[in-house]
Amino acid sequence: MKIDTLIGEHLAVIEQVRQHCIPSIEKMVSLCKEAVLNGRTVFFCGNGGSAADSQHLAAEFVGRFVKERRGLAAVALTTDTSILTAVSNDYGYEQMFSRQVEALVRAGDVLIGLSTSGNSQNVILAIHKAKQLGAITIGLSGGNGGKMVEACDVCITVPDKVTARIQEAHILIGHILCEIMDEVTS
Ligand SMILES: O=C(CO)[C@@H](O)[C@H](O)[C@H](O)[C@H](O)COP(=O)(O)O
Ligand SMILES: [Zn+2]
Repeated sequence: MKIDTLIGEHLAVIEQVRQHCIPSIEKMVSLCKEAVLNGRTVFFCGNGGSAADSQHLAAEFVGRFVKERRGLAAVALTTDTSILTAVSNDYGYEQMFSRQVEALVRAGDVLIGLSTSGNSQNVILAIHKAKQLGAITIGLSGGNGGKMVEACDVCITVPDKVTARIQEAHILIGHILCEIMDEVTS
């Protein structure tokens, strides 16, 4: 039955993450940990479902995940429709995140870009701009990682081709990050 097949595909992708992605997840966690303990901010961006994931994860930093702890500085660059429409309208859709990075990101901050293809140009330009400004750049991607592999300091590539399955793995990885951030900041 289709439902059983889809659950099986999900589990297979998560097993691939377990086998291949733990070292890069560890790097992401330790970079975020260091940045947050130094009073820096973690920024998130992505399109579609990855925009939703960006907001979801930023909310868990600022609010809480499981434990009671102080609020952690995080911003999703996907939420302000005035900025998003003005920048897209005046400069082009591809600049919608990089312009916000230019305005808000400082050296030592972290930018986490989420893209299942690893190739969304607005995310790639944001990563380039963040790097130029001295921020740490982390990619959550899929497939072969796309352009994110070259662009990011750390790229966590979920080795699958199906967007939905990759997104499901991304939110698991994001929750792992939140759970460990709970430990270090409580
Ligand atoms: O959520 C989904 C599919 O599950 C879609 O909204 C998906 O995020 C969009 O098609 C995105 O534009 C895909 O972009 P990306 O992951 O390749 O960067
Ligand atoms: Zn989706």
